[in-house]
Amino acid sequence: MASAGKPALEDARRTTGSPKMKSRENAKDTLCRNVTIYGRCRYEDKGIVDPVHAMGNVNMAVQYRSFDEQALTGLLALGSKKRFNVDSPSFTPSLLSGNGVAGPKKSTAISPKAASAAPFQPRGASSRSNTSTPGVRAEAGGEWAVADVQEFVPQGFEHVASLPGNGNGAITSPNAFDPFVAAPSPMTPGAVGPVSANPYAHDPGAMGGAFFANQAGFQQPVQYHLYAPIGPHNQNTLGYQRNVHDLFLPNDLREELQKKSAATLQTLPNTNLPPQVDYFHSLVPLDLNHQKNAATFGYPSWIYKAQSSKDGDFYALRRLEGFRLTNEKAIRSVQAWKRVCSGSVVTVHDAFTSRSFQDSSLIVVTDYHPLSKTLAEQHLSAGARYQNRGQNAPIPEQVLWGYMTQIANALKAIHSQGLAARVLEPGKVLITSKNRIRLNACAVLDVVQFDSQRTVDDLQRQDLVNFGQLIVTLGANTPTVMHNPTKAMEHFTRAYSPQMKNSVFWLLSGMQKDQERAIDTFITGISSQLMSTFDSALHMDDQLTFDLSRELENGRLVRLMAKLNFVNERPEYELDRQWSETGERYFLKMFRDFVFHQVDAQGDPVLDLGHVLMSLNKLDAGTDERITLISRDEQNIFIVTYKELKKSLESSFQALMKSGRRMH
Ligand SMILES: Nc1ncnc2c1ncn2[C@@H]1O[C@H](COP(=O)(O)OP(=O)(O)OP(=O)(O)O)[C@@H](O)[C@H]1O
Repeated sequence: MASAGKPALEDARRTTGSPKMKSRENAKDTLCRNVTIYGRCRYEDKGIVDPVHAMGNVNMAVQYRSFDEQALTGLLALGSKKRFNVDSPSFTPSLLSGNGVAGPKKSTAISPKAASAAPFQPRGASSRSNTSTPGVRAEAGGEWAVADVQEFVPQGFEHVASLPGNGNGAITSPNAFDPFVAAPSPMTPGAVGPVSANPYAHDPGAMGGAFFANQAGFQQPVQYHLYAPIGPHNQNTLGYQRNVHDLFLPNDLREELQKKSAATLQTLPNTNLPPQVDYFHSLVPLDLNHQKNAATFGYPSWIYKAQSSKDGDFYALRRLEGFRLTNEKAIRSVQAWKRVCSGSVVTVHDAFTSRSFQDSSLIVVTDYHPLSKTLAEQHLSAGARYQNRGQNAPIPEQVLWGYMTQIANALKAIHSQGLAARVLEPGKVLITSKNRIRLNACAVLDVVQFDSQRTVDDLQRQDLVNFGQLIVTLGANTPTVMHNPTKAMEHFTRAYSPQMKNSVFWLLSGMQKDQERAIDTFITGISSQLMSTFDSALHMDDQLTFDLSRELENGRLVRLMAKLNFVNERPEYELDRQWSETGERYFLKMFRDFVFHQVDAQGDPVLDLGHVLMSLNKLDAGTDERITLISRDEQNIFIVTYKELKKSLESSFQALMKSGRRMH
């Protein structure tokens, strides 16, 4: 628990008297330039409210470290009765040295009265001389020392010896660096003296050591508040500028994910569907039409989204209406499908018979992919043609190659498990996101046609033929194309390259025994196309990693905000001085106001997300920058660093955790 704060703190900061206007101006101007002033004070300097300024500061957190102490003193002496005025003559701050630290020359424009006011320095800072802000006088007046919180210093890098290398001119070994020769272990006699490794390297003992051979030990905590933008970059902004959009997921991706989660959570309160089917409940039908269609499986099939009461997850239940199980082994054949692990197949989880629908039904449980469409819905439906303005525009060849690659990938996974897909048609292939497809309804025919006499080899060859027909159907853009194969192929040949046509011909001849026809042979034949699909997948992967990195910092800030709110204004501790308005948590509360309850010169709320992010990031990083916190009644002013705020927040939170544990 932190040491008790002194209630006299605010007395020390209470403003006294009304100094001359000139010193007020000076103090205001200097502070505006050198210290970031926010808080519940009504600051007239509009520039500070500027979101661009605030967002720019996210990356320049430490730049505002210096400030003119006399100006602060002036501010302390300002009193709350009179406010800054935009019409005040501008003030020239004291000279700053190149690195932004205040130079020896002080402003002479501060009134002697203001200058003689005691500068405020929290006591905690004096006892931490090694971490205190440069240029700040230690002073014994304030007494709100908080429990020292261990700072983060990466461990375990001290004894990493450098490896022979040629990185960055740090060659200390006479031997030339050869990347193919195994590096000696850190403690081998050939290794040079201890150096610190790249703290960001996955393996500090590996190559990274050589590149940092001559650097001093790594001391800096990781600067979490400094956003490290990953490209592609916006050309219209300067290097330090950030858009609020840069810090969150792109809108279209966010929208897509949110729609998917809404679809997943959708329920239908008043349906005729059974409330429970085995261990599933909350059924929602996914079929788009109510027509019974037994063409694919020999039984009308329906599909529902349902929630499992075993694990709470959502699944798709395919129901075959009127199916009667005659052979126990038939339903056990689904077990083999659980071993098929492919990103191009909808995973099968279970199968059982059920009487919940007042009949005898087969239920096959698969993964649920919210808002997915079938290839037929996407490309062959009337709606799809309407989108193409009534024209039969062929699917772009690159997209079709992408489909072929993914189906080949699925068939490889299925065939290598000694199984066959058996159902390969546009209505049974799901598009789960842009150009991303998965074979659906596998395993169903294995149960329904368990007694079929066809061998697996035969069924796998049939898969190749079905695959070819599927591509021709999609390429010709009409579901009935296979009724007239010659015309279909003519159409296909006109629209696509010879390589595509030859690949499809090869597939359509799958049943011929003239040569080895297996999915592996096909995959070898289209290897150049595999590379291009693979490259697209890598680009997609890069894009998603980039999008993910934008959200990374936001999760951290939510945790920080949660912490701040856990600590602030706890009613049960009202009588406890440490938590009260006069204790050490007081300035955390003021900081909350500073972050969220800004008002402008007219007293209107300032809703500046840039300021919120910037302040929270600086708090998280515990920078040495000082801010001025002003109480709601404008009677008290604190000048604190983010570092002190961070320590106070940490110790307060630790205290909460301790008392929480006592209670449980
Ligand atoms: N696993 C699943 N996850 C999410 N949605 C699915 C899943 N399986 C199917 N669907 C959706 O359910 C709808 C119906 O699928 P189904 O496989 O029955 O196709 P269909 O075109 O209706 O075929 P049929 O005419 O044979 O019933 C489609 O819109 C499909 O996108």
